[in-house]
Amino acid sequence: MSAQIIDGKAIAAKVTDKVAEGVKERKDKGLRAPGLAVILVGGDPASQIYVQSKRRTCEKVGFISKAFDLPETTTQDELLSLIDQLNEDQTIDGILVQFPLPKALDETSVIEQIKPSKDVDGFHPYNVGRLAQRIPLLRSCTPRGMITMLESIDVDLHGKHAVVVGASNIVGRPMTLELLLAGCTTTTCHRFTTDLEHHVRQADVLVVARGQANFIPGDWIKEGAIVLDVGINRLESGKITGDVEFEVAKERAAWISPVPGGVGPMTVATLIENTLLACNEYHS
Ligand SMILES: NC(=O)C1=CN([C@@H]2O[C@H](COP(=O)(O)OP(=O)(O)OC[C@H]3O[C@@H](n4cnc5c(N)ncnc54)[C@H](OP(=O)(O)O)[C@@H]3O)[C@@H](O)[C@H]2O)C=CC1
Ligand SMILES: Nc1nc(=O)c2c([nH]1)NC[C@@H]1CN(c3ccc(C(=O)N[C@@H](CCC(=O)O)C(=O)O)cc3)C=[N+]21
Repeated sequence: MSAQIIDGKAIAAKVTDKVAEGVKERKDKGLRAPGLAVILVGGDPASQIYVQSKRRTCEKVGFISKAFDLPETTTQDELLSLIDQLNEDQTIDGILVQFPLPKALDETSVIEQIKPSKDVDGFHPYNVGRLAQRIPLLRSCTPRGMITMLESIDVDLHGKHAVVVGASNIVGRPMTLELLLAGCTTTTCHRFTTDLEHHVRQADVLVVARGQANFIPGDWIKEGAIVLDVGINRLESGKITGDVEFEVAKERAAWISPVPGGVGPMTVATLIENTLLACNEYHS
């Protein structure tokens, strides 16, 4: 049987509609609109596309979006002092610094400079630590977006074996924490994992965040599994594809998210959701 598709684009549209309602409620009460600062350093073409999409969504829901396009030659001190200024700015609820940064800049200290209440990416060690201790506040957008996808298909996650392929700070690791919080038994795979196939075959819920097209052969998927594909890989043809061999996997899975139109749009929607939350809970 062919899997049902988890339509990230449609779920994301629902999330952003709800945020737009939340913004309208604030405006009706005479409160200011939420503000998001999006900082892009250098001219990486993929980053430019993502940043544009974030800014467009901000405007659609009625946020104030402030764009900071800084040159490739920006120094660490200049970037940190812009963040300091935005940390103090009463009209800004969220600060997003698009990654990757040019090589001369240190991502860790940039993340740590952002006030945790404005860390709408959910990358700050304070926010990741809150999630690790089961008291989440602002949650990393891609993992949190995937939990919203799982909620939308109404599956009981308690006791399910979830396998996450990839252990990066921004996707794999926080996704393992999210799934643990949701009641799954979790396995995290990374470059030192031996016998990846064995682990993937056990997965009731499989999340793949590796960054290599067709990294997971479709016949590894457990019958009836739920598959979330985070990978964004641009093929020579210009088409984008995920990390899972989709056409074969969809014949085994019960649910599967496509690329494009799966996890990607949920990342942006969750960023918008986090910004409204930061505005309502911390800065009003
Ligand atoms: N849809 C969306 O919204 C988003 C999509 N992405 C996409 O997701 C993908 C992953 O992104 P990101 O997490 O940032 O990437 P990273 O490159 O930071 O992480 C890749 C992970 O894969 C692991 N890995 C490497 N080799 C193997 C192996 N042989 N077996 C198992 N695991 C392995 C690495 O392990 P180790 O930790 O040991 O190095 C690492 O944890 C990319 O395609 C990216 O473009 C990313 C963010 C958001
Ligand atoms: N500070 C920071 N926060 C991030 O959240 C962040 C980042 N840096 N750096 C890069 C990664 C990647 N990322 C994506 C977001 C949306 C799509 C997305 O919407 N993709 C569309 C397709 C877009 C296309 O066609 O290229 C889709 O999957 O349907 C993809 C990838 C956020 N990231």
